[in-house]
Amino acid sequence: MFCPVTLSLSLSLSHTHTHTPFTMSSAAAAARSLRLRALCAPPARLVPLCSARRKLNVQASTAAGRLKTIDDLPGPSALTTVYWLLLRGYLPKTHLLQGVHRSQYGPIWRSRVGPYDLVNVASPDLIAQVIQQEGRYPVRCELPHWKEYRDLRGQAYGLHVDTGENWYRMRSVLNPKMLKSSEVSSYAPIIHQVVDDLLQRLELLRSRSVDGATVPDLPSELYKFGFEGISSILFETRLGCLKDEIPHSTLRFITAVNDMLSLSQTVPLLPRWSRAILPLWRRFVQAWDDIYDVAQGLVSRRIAEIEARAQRGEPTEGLYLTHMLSSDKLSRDEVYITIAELLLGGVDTTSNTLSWALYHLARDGRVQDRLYAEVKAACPDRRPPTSEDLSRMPYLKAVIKETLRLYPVVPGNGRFVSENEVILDNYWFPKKVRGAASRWRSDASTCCCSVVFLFVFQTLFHLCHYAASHDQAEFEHAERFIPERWDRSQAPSSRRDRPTPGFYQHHPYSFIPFGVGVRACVGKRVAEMEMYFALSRLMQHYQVQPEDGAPIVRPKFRTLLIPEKPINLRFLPRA
Ligand code: HEM
Repeated sequence: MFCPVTLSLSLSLSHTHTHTPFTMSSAAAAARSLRLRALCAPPARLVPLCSARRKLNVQASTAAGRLKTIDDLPGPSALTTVYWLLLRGYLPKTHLLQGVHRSQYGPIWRSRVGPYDLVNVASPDLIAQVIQQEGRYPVRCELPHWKEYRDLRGQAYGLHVDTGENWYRMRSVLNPKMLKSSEVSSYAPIIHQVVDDLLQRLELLRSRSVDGATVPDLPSELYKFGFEGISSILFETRLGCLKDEIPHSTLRFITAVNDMLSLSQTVPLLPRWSRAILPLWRRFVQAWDDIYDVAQGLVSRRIAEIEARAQRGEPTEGLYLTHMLSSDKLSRDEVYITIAELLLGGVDTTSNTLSWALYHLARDGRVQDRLYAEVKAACPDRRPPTSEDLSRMPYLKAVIKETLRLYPVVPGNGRFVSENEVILDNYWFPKKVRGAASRWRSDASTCCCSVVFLFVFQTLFHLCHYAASHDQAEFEHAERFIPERWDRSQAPSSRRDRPTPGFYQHHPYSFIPFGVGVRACVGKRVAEMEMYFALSRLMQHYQVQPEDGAPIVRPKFRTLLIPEKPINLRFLPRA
């Protein structure tokens, strides 16, 4: 879920072209535009074939009757982007730049940022068109620095880095245990134990606060909840992250993840020679070593327990890790890296979403009262909800959806489309092309020379789903927190057969916080269950309020969309 496309928009200000379609010298860069035009001009027969195959509403309407190419796209120059990021201050809020550029250039534009040459798409219809053409084994983005680290240590690539059939094989092991509702429901008891710990932890923090009610820096507490939640599922055991004394390995992991994520923004932009001078690459490697070490340690500990049980003749069936280990489709190395990546993907995401949800509930008594009433009716006497109870809590789900609409933790996604040509509206993008091209240079005398370049060209699409989910045309009062918009039972259309576009209805691709298609988030169901259980039980026990004079908190982009400042909330016990 870490999308360097979005990362790059915030930090790639100057860099050699490690990632551009062509691997070539700077002299060659000058000739790029010309060659691209030649490369991209679609053969006339391709157009009807592609459009028929994909059943897309493609209109080839350029004057010449040909589709346009990447070079015809509008968009900011590299310098203009620097201006927006640095002088206009959009560096920590690149998610907002999506909307700014969409209003300047329309729903599709090109931007060249550092090493990236992007085709940005910011309307639900265009996003849908990219996804429909993404091919059998979609690639989000290349993560060359992650890959380099894995090569350095001889590790397996893992979900984020791997592609093609290898990636597909890993997903085929994980999907059934992660995305099937019946399987995910079996994690309910252990998640409830983790929520019990969270409630105890909040009680402790309240009792320590000056006013006996405030929990300072809620996101960092929810981070521990997220870590404990996902590890309890993966390792089928409790780590104790919500205790006062956090295990050393947990602290090490948390620090390493923070380092790795922030260094992931800069490391790919630095030339290799700088590694001898700057410590950043070394720190990046160290951070990954720590993440891997912790994951490997936890897995090994669990394996030893399982083996001991087997020797005693006790049953060994477990939830997640046991399933992965018993599958003969994954090597031990792949298990280690998969566990590391699931831990990595499963912590900040749920914790930040929960923080934002509580932030809004605290500020909107009406929404909080309605949510509490729903939870109380479905689960009287503070009974912890079961998975079945959740189906009677549409407003709870609406609150989470509305939170993810306003604050999609991953505000932009990427797709390298390399298997097929792609057609978006009137534009044609070639499939991955490897080859050589030559440029002729002639001088005043008659002698000429040919320079041959090797290149690989593939189009990197940046799916601007922050802009899509904040689009006023799709979501009326788009900047306001209105969970009711997800309540279809309230939709006028369902009563009077008169749809209200923009409020109760929206394009399905205008809201894709978990991504979409076969490469979409593998942790979606687990994340939803954790958030539903935690939020409903917090409502059963507490009324949340902002501190007196609490400031408005806005999101900032730091690899993920996170609160720009700590969120402190008052938790008042319900009678
Ligand atoms: C609010 C919670 C979460 C959000 C909003 C979220 C969002 C995303 C997004 C947008 C993607 C990219 C999907 C795509 O390319 O189409 C993704 C991928 C991924 N997520 Fe999540 N995620 C969440 C929770 C989790 C959890 C709990 C886990 C672990 C259990 C997890 C693990 C992953 C992994 C491993 C991938 C990469 C999948 C692949 O490339 O095959 N995520 N997530």
